[in-house]
Amino acid sequence: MEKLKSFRHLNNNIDLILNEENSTEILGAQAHIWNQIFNFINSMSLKCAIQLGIPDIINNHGKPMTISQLTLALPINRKKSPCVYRLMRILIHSGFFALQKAEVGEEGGGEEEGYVITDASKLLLKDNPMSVTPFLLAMLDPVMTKPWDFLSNWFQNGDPTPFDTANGMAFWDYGSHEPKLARFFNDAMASDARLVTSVVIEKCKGVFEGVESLVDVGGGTGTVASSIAAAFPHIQCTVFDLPHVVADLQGGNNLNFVGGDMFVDVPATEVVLLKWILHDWNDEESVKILKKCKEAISKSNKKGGKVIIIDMKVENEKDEDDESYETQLFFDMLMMALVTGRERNEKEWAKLFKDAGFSNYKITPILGLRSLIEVYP
Ligand SMILES: C[S@@+](CC[C@H](N)C(=O)[O-])C[C@H]1O[C@@H](n2cnc3c(N)ncnc32)[C@H](O)[C@@H]1O
Repeated sequence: MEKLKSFRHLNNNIDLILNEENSTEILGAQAHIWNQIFNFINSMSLKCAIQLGIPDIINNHGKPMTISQLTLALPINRKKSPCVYRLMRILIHSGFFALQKAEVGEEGGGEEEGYVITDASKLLLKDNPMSVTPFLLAMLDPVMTKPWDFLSNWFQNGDPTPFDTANGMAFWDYGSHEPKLARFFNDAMASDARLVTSVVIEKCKGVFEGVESLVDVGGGTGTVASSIAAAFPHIQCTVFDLPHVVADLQGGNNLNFVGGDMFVDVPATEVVLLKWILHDWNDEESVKILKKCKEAISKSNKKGGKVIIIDMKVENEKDEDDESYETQLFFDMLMMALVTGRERNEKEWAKLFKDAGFSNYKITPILGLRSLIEVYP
């Protein structure tokens, strides 16, 4: 009887909210929610394609690859063959593959459609020095996705980050406990560094003109600094990072590695590079890092020193196309889930520079979603 009552009550409520006029809106709202619920299927399908080596297999085929050719070339259980077409269909929809006419020969029956790679999947090929594959594998590793399950717990507890809640320690400490993740992460940073450095050296040579010394603070395994050292032999380059990151790394002519903590001291230098550093830290921590960089510049006793930052400048929603703005918001949420950082708009950047005692800055938006920001003492 009670059950019947509550069912009637529910039905009455539905009658109240669903009528002829608003049913289209309500069904549209339901479709929108479904789309948002299943957003993760795009990333997980892409991860699966990378793990099966699909972009490389199609690229190595050298011409449009039919579904039967692809299925045969894949390292899969044959019973799963009919599912390959479904995986490829969603990856075509998300822009990673396209279909073109393929010649399949007499016995194949003439002409059929075959898969080809796109600009996006070119950037996922194993041998592409700028491959985004290490970044994808690092970001979609279960250790990195687990914190998302703890986001609401974290809002209610006293932990510094959802990563701490999920994994029991801070993100920066995890690397020294889990070498596999540290390797994934460092490879991810290195492949991004190759892409960014080639653009900076190509489009912003002037930034390094007349510079004699540069310290890449949080420079990881040295990909950026070694490219700068090679392109500008007159610059003495130092990679400064946590001791366990630089422990086994060897320098060269105008490149050396120094272990330390940027919150304690940064080696004396004319120019400090901070690529993908300040977005890892909250405002208070970022001001501390910037103050240490300013001290390092004044210790060098050279005029014209500066900090070069490579990071995002979040745009106003109305200025940006939908996907770019959404990606910047994804990065901001990522910084909240993994570390104590955030992505910043111009006003927020300007406040950081002022609070750290810098006098001026210049933003050059040459790096897609990121910018090159020069900050002057
Ligand atoms: C997001 S990664 C960026 C790496 C590199 N700059 C790049 O963009 O390829 C951040 C780097 O900061 C380093 N790091 C974290 N805490 C640090 C500290 N207290 N002192 C020096 N480096 C630190 C990490 O080890 C890591 O290499």
